[in-house]
Amino acid sequence: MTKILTTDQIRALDAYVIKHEPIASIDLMERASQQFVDWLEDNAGDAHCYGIVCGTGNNGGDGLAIARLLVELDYDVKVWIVEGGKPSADFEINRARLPEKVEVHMITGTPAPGIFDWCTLLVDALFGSGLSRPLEGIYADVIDCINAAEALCVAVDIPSGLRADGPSQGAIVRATDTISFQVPKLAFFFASSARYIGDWHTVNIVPWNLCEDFFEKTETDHHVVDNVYHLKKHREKFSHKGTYGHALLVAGSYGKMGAAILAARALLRAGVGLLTIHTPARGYAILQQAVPEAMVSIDPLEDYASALPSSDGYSVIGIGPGLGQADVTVKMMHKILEAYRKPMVIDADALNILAAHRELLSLVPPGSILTPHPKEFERLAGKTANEFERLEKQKALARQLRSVVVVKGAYSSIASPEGVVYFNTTGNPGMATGGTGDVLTGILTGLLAQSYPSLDAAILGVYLHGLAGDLAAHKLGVDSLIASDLIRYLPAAFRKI
Ligand SMILES: NC(=O)C1=CN([C@@H]2O[C@H](COP(=O)(O)OP(=O)(O)OC[C@H]3O[C@@H](n4cnc5c(N)ncnc54)[C@H](O)[C@@H]3O)[C@@H](O)[C@H]2O)[C@@H](O)CC1
Ligand SMILES: [K+]
Repeated sequence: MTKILTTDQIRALDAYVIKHEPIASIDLMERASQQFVDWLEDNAGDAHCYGIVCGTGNNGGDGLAIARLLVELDYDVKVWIVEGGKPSADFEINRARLPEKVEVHMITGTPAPGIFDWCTLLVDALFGSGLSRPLEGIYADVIDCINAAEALCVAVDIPSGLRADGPSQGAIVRATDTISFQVPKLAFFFASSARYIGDWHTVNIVPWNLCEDFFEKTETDHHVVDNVYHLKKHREKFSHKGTYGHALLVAGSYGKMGAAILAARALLRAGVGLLTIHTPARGYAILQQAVPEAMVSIDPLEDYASALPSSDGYSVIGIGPGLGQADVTVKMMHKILEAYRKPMVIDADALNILAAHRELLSLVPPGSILTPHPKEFERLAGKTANEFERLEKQKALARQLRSVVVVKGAYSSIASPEGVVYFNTTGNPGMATGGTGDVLTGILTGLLAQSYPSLDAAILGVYLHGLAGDLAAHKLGVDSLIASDLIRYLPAAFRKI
């Protein structure tokens, strides 16, 4: 897992490296700039006309070093420096190191439209992590010109104007790519930042042993899930179906049997020992045919689930996909929550029932996993002004319920009962289609049935779900991906980790 550091922590990391490697700050800047240029060469080497737009802090210092390194590689380079603020010492050093032949333009007033027309690639080195207030005036004008230019734009460390740790206001550069030094920033994981960041990449500038030392000493609530193989359990030679748990899936209603099928199939592919599906009577023949590996418990009602014979004997209950919110179903859910004390996976309509009948929230068994999408989360926890605020509410809900709360999205966030958040990195836009959430419920229920601790199940399950999507997209493309494809590629995802 990679830790996501705050701006202050990143500054402390830089200071730690400068002291303990040891390395002079100008040399660390050189290393960062070299890494940036290496990335450009590998990914945008055919751009040729590079425009470097610099502020006068250390982000601008990076920009000047990048300009010099590109000139040494024989690219055509022009530099623009926006005047204002006291130049940093390392900016001054790199200003002096810039070869005389490089054209340097000082921007002292509103720039002329089309100022960057010459460039095929702009490097945004106006402001980095030192941003302390919204950008306005001449900076906003320059950013308007950058955003209006046809050139690609690669941001140094973070798009200028974007705050790393909180909501942003004012002018912000819209980059095609962002090269972040060492660690990603919290803002990178939010949909509202995507139009500024483009694709983000990290480059290492800290020796790994120093990075490990620093990470060990540094507390953070935010982590990136970059691999999960250490979480995966192995199947023992002398195990039997009882070893892997008996899951109960409560799903399906009139017109929504497909959700039950998707969740059930995913649940089986996640390795559960036994599966029983409780479903309205009308679903009996459908489920027996579509999921022959599962047993079916039939509700007395034709179209809605209303009464579960007993929840005893099941290792886990997954509830919600296609369930509907009929009054009889609400009553059934109340009874299940009163009787069942082992962890549950709660999704879709079961979450909507919780949101509409808030007295049920206190009955959620500790260690459960809730999987709302942002709209369902809003119904549960209330409206928020931005994603930073939503993240805090997510942590608070997880603490309150002593459960894991997964808010689904491009980077699904997984909040532990202690309020620590893990951002998932697998998955793709092909998965933005009906039924993929039902598949996730199935996977998570299947993992909990096998006695994975709830947080491990959530991290592993969300990762596998996205990985199955990525493997499917690799073969099929993103445009016509459907939820069933995720189930088809789940075995390959398991193999891959
Ligand atoms: N040794 C280090 O600490 C390293 C720093 N690096 C670079 O340094 C950057 C951070 O540099 P700095 O801390 O100098 O910060 P910036 O270069 O982001 O900002 C510089 C100055 O801008 C001023 N400022 C902030 N918001 C403003 C606003 N809205 N309007 C006008 N002025 C404003 C601040 O007073 C600050 O002193 C990183 O993002 C990274 O690019 C890299 O070179 C890697 C090593
Ligand atoms: K920048």
